[in-house]
Amino acid sequence: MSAMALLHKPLNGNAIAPLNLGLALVAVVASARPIWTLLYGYAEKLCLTTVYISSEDTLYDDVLLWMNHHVFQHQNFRSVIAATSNQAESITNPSTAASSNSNLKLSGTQFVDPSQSIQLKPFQGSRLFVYNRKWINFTHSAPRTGRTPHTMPDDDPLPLKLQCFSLSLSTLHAFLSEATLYSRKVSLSNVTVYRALANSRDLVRWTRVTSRPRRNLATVILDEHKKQTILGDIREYLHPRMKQWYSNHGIPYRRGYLFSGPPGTGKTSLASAIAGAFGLDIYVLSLGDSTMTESQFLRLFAEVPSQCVVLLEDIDVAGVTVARTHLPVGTSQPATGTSGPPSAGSSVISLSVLLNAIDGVSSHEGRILIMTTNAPHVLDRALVRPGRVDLHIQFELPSREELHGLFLSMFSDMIGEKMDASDEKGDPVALEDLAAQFAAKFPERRLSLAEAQGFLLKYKKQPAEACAEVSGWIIKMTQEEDERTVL
Ligand SMILES: Nc1ncnc2c1ncn2[C@@H]1O[C@H](COP(=O)(O)OP(=O)(O)OP(=O)(O)O)[C@@H](O)[C@H]1O
Repeated sequence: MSAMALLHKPLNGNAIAPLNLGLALVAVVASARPIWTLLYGYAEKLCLTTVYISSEDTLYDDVLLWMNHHVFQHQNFRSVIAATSNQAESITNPSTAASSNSNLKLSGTQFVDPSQSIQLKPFQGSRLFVYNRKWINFTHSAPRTGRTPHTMPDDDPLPLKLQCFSLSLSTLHAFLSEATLYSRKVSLSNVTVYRALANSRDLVRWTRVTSRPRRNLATVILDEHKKQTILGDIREYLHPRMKQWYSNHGIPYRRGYLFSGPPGTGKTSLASAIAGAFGLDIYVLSLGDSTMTESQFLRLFAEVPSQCVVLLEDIDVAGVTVARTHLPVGTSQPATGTSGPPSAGSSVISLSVLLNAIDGVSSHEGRILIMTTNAPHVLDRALVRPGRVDLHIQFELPSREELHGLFLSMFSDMIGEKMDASDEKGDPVALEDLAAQFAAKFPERRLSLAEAQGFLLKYKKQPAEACAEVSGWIIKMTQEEDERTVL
């Protein structure tokens, strides 16, 4: 029988019954949807409390972290979001992070294990869970950057929604407090680094770029006296009674440090280790960033929390030319005398704006300001006067003794392993011996620790080879440097 014939064949009673049943089911399901939506809407209004969270608020990361460690941890999702670790570290399990770190960290350098650099974020959707004997519905949708808490939730949903079957917000409030506390506890073992980045709407905001395990201060190679001086100074400054002392004496409660020295000598490393030692986050602003306007700079500076390290990099590029020094606040173009966009490596931040940010009304009490420069001699005296710079730490190119220390710390985890083909035991004495030979081949204070570390990284498990090859590398590096100087 043809299909046309089938279509025209009248249906008998037996065929019509299931068809009617199917149609009835479809009708029930179709009408149930709006009924459910209606009922849920009523329930939402009558007995649910709701909290929306913007992806730009720190609570967003805090809640995701809490959910990941308490609700999603043991669930095997078939639908997840994969993200590289610098975007997703905030939801990394601290225990996993700690164990991976023990294998990968060497002299403060983070070696990335590819399996650890990819994180799986929780699925997008809803999940009911119990908190303090109350049901909470967690809904996570794709975050859209640029949303603010003032956006109307119905028109333009914020990515995180928490709903509780309760007439008061107290449960959700308690939950958010716990998520924040939990996140702080996790971050105590990490240093979180924030940088000023533009979002999809070109709005420059502080963005959490990474959260890495604290760097041990012992891994920063620096004259012990200088190290202890700055540590003692910060310890005293952060003492709980100090704030009152500053207030009693009418002195603004803030402290500034200048780290100067050639590139790759450990200025940033020390700032990071200090943040870790005192359990603070780091907010990094580079004055070499020629895309940042003065108003953005002032706003970002005003937005840093009171207890943190603010790292101002490359301050020698700030307003060192006379024309830039006199730019009106809030503009990024020179007033007179100069024109056009700033050249690469120069800053649009004038000295007056920088000084304003450091000690103006917007400055925050309790913060530690660390400024770094490769050229301390070009700095305006106003910038480095006491009150803005309370301690100046000079970093130098390393001595042989410091290179010796670098070699030991790079290979210290090899004690007990074979160090070359002829070495049977891999004992500490052999490593000491190699370190002494390695350091003796360097000219005093000529190449930076960053350069020496870069060389050693090519020989991670081969200290003897590193020692044998270093002479040729030193000749090449110093020749290149001489050529650059002549040019
Ligand atoms: N004094 C040091 N102790 C330990 N590691 C160092 C030291 N100096 C440099 N390094 C290593 O070299 C790399 C670069 O160091 P770092 O960024 O701290 O240098 P820097 O002085 O801030 O350089 P720049 O002036 O170019 O910003 C890092 O990986 C760091 O581990």
